[in-house]
Amino acid sequence: MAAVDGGEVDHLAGERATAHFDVDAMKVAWAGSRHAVEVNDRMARLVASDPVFRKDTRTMLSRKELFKDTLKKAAHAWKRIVELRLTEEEANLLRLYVDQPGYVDLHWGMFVPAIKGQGTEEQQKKWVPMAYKFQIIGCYAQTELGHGSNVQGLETTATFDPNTDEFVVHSPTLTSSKWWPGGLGKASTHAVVYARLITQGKDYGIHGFIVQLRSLDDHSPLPGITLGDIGGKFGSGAYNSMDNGVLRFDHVRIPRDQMLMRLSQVTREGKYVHSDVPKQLLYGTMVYVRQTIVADASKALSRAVCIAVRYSAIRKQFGSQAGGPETQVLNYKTQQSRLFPLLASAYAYRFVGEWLKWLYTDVMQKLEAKDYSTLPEAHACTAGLKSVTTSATADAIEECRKLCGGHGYLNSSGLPELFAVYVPACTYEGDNVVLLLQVARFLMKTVSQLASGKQPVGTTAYMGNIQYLMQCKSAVNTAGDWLNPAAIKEVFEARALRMAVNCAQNISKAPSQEEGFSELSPDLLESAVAHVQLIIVTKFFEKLQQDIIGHGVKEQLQNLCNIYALFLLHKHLGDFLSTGCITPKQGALANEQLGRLYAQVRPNAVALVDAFDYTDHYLSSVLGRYDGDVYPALYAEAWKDPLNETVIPDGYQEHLRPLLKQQLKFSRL
Ligand SMILES: CCCCCCCCCCCCCCCCCCCCC/C=C/C(=O)SCCNC(=O)CCNC(=O)[C@H](O)C(C)(C)COP(=O)(O)OP(=O)(O)OC[C@H]1O[C@@H](n2cnc3c(N)ncnc32)[C@H](O)[C@@H]1OP(=O)(O)O
Ligand SMILES: Cc1cc2nc3c(=O)[nH]c(=O)nc-3n(C[C@H](O)[C@H](O)[C@H](O)COP(=O)(O)OP(=O)(O)OC[C@H]3O[C@@H](n4cnc5c(N)ncnc54)[C@H](O)[C@@H]3O)c2cc1C
Repeated sequence: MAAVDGGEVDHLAGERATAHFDVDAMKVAWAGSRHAVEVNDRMARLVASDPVFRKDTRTMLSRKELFKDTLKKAAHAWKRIVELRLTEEEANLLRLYVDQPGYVDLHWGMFVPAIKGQGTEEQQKKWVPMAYKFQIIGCYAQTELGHGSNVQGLETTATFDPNTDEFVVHSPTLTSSKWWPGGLGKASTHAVVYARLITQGKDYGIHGFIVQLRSLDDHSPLPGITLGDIGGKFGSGAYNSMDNGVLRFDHVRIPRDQMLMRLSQVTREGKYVHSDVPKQLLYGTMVYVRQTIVADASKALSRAVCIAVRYSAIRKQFGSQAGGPETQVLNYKTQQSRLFPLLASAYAYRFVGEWLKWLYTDVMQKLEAKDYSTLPEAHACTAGLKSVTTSATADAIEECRKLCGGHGYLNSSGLPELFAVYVPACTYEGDNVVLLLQVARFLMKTVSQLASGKQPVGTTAYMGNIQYLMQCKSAVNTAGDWLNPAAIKEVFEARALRMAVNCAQNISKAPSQEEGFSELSPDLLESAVAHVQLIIVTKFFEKLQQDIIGHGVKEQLQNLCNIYALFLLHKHLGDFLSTGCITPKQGALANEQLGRLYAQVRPNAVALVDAFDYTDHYLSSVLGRYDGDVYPALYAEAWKDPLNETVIPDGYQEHLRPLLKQQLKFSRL
């Protein structure tokens, strides 16, 4: 089904006619199943057809108007969810297509998962039903003014008082103020607060506590609690719909049973007891969210690419001979070499996100059975993939803006707001550099265990092939040889392993492991990126092994997979050359093959973005309209700006007229 919201003429029909594959079948490959296509489509249309979910004037609203609009949309969404008895899958998609960050994200995305992951069964029974009915609204209050990345450095205290069987939650310094939690500023009634647990005079480090913040009667802050919003953020609209907040405690008392006690407990007498589970499970909510952020990266990236591809097919510049038509900018090789790798990345992230969801579910099942062996790999994969996909997506959205020329800079292109709302993903849920260093730590540990004969498993299994990978030389001889998945995988594995081993060897020369790690950290980052890129390439190849149905679909995905891999090879040529994985000649052949692949994608480009199945409402871009009728839409959009409400601007009488009528002159004139 086409995703037009109302257009009459299809200006992109010619582009759609050149596609060599079945777009409906590609929609299934993209969404994961026919069922997923159907539900996505239904929820997207439900949102697009509801006037409450309009967002075309969002960037023109004041902060207060925007926040109120968010409250309205969230309440209306919930009403529709209940009225229509939507399933959890449908409700999540409804939230996606409403497309406005708000307190519900933290309530469902972090508060509820934190209680489910770290609360005892009894605690879950008490709190989860209230949260599910929205009798309480919760947020995730971890970060402080002075401490974000370093969770162990948090300062808020929760001191057990055995006399009253309570914890006293306190912010001892300005820097211990909770700072950033979404939904905290104005909406939440409760929070999961991370604080240092102190009992019997001893500090047991960071633990989670459920704390009520606001009255359930009139929403005013409870005694001892100072609350507010931390202020406007980057861009118009965008993340300003979220009430990221500040919170201070002045000796606030909570019952002992509001400490989340699945991982460790404090007894009535104040004795600290730790269960036999790894203490890292305290970070479980972050692992869960990092995994969802990877899936979201493909959404944001595909959205930007959809806008840029459609507009590039409409936009014409130069090339006209004797008054003939100008050239579609999509035909320029430079435009293709900038845009098609991003299109390929969107598909790559979609499939690796799918795989990561599987990995996460698998690890959770193992944890239930008290098998904690895959936890380090789950941490490394979620941290690494979150980092690589969000950084690349943020850069790609900005590149798409440039690919749309001047019009890409207009709010009505949808790209500035998309960038502004997306870019904090590089920071929240773990700064990308900090997370990549966690991956590097995991890699260094794996390399060090190779010597003892321990066989690495999962995504590091390739390291077990160390004898071969450290000395192999690519056999690629022609550009076409780069279409062989084995040839690509081999050089990506060799590059990742050699970079990791080089780092490990250099660290071992340092006075201490810690000093070596710190000194080598820029190289370690690159090593972690190489490992994560290998995972993404491998999972794309594995996807191609699955049963992919529909005329021409597999061929298109093969092209995109090769583009993704060879584009990375070209971009990181220095890594592949300096580690001796390929020769300069082989690098040049990869680039030659890349050019051929771009030519194959060109006639399919518009259809490949149609397969994302986005409505015009979701894209919210005059440049990315399904019907391609860009110019009338751009023209009409300009007149909606509040500045055009009057012909003569406000301020003319006070400031422009006196200036124009002034008698004062520059003395030199
Ligand atoms: C019926 C229902 C209907 C529902 C309808 C509703 C409709 C609406 C639905 C809406 C749903 C929306 C969902 C949206 C999703 C959410 C949106 C997201 C919005 C984002 C908001 C942002 C939130 C935040 O930012 S929260 C704060 C995040 N903070 C961080 O990430 C901090 C980063 N820092 C750290 O994680 C740590 O400090 C770290 C890891 C850097 C260092 O920790 P450390 O303790 O100092 O550890 P270290 O010494 O380095 O390592 C020790 C050891 O531990 C291992 N380790 C570390 N972390 C983990 C981990 N997470 N898991 C496992 N293991 C870990 C580490 O590897 C070391 O191991 P060894 O080397 O073996 O010792
Ligand atoms: C939009 C948004 C929403 C958020 N929502 C929430 C929320 O709901 N709940 C919540 O608790 N928090 C939230 N946060 C906070 C967020 O999790 C933190 O900002 C994030 O974890 C980064 O921490 P930081 O701000 O301390 O950065 P810092 O750690 O201060 O980073 C500053 C710089 O130092 C570098 N750096 C830091 N440590 C190292 C190191 N060890 N080695 C090398 N370089 C390093 C970083 O790479 C970065 O360049 C949110 C943040 C944003 C922007």
